[in-house]
Amino acid sequence: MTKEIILNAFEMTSAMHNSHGLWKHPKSERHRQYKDLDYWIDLAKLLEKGKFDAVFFADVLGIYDVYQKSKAPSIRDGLQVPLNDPALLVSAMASVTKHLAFAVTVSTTYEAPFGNARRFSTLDHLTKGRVAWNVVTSYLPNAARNFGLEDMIKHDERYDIADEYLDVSYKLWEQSWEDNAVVEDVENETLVDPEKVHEINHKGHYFKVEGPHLSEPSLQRTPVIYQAGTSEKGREFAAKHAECIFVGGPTPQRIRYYADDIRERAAKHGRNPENLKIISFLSVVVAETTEEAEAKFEEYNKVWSADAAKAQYGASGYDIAEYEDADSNEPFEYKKKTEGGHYKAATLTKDAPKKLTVGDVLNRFEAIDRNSYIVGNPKEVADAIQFQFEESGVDGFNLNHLVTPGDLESFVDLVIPELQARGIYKKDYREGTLREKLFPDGNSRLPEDHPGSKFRRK
Ligand SMILES: Cc1cc2nc3c(=O)[nH]c(=O)nc-3n(C[C@H](O)[C@H](O)[C@H](O)COP(=O)(O)O)c2cc1C
Repeated sequence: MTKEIILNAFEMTSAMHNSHGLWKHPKSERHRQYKDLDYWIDLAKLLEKGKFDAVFFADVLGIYDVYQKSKAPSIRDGLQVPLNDPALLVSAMASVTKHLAFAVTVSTTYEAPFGNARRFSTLDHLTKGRVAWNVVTSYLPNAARNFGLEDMIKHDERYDIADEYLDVSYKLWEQSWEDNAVVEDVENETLVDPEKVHEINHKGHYFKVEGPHLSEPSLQRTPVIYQAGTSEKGREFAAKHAECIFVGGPTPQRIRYYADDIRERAAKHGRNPENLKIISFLSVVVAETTEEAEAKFEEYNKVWSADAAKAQYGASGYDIAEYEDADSNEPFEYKKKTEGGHYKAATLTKDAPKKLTVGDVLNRFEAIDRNSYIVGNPKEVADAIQFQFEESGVDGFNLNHLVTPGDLESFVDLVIPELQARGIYKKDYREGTLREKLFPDGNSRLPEDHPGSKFRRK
């Protein structure tokens, strides 16, 4: 059977996400409507019409304030602020869809595992097994200060915490309740058999949790685990725990390098590399004709905000403002180590196809990066997507938006039918939970080779 593209809509419950300055575009609605339930309900219906696998909700717990050592550039342009809690939207969106899944981002650095496990069990029950958890370790210094720390916990230690966090979560989801604990035995006046509900008594380096878990087992028990991390530690974590992994890179070759590396690492953890789905970015501007698509892209470029793009780059821990007075011919190099995310930092150095100068880097922020966009008519866009899919060896994409809902509507109306006609995109959903849809050879629960399954009661 031909491999079919997995497709997620890359979203955030905020005024703006990655489309810097685009709120000024006359067709932008999201910065007004992101706080209305109807906007998200309509989006859920649209995505299910387009047979999207999931809506992927990014999330952060602070404001980007590394650039210019100020929060003002982010706030001024609505860079991921104002921002609401994504988990609270899922029930409403699930109620108008049958198959669309929901990947919700939660940080292992700031939220306690006990409450988080209950949140995901609840969502898994209410959606009938359509949830995933995007596990992040967080990179914003302001988030650390919002949660009572003076400085961020060091990059690598954040992953150590995440590793133990996942063990606690698996104990709550996989071990605490036996499948047949709810007996509803009227004769013996027992709704739940206390012998079948267990404390977990986790006593680790970072967490102490007695249990039992408060929710009874849901269809998937453990939600599908999503993760994105490019650093050594990030890739190691992903290879051990994640089922869907986001890999970015400027060329299909670089993406393939990361994908192969993660699959190799997964094999060393005793996992079947086929049980990992690798997802990369997709950014598209499509219209009926090439000329219309190019004109649309140019219109978008006119309202682009370089300041917001630079502010978002602060996720790396580096302040681009420090380079603004430097000689533009100097090679671009980082002068210190930061505790930010390595993924962003690598885009301008080791992941860049050639060595960049300070001038190249500063220029990059001035406009939408044309190289990372597919712009064209439906056939041209489908050709480029098919090329990326085949060249990079990924299993699917996270579709970025610039102006929503308009860009997503165009994608669903113009591109999806073209991909379906080529046999590289599903015409119908499979039945079952998200895990069953993604891994048709498995079932709703974690596969045997996943580290979470070793916590199951024998
Ligand atoms: C597609 C994608 C989505 C991400 N979503 C989030 C997010 O919602 N919240 C967050 O804090 N980090 C997010 N990240 C960042 C990663 O979780 C991670 O922190 C970052 O890649 C740095 O990790 P590293 O230092 O291991 O490279 C995302 C990254 C990618 C590629």
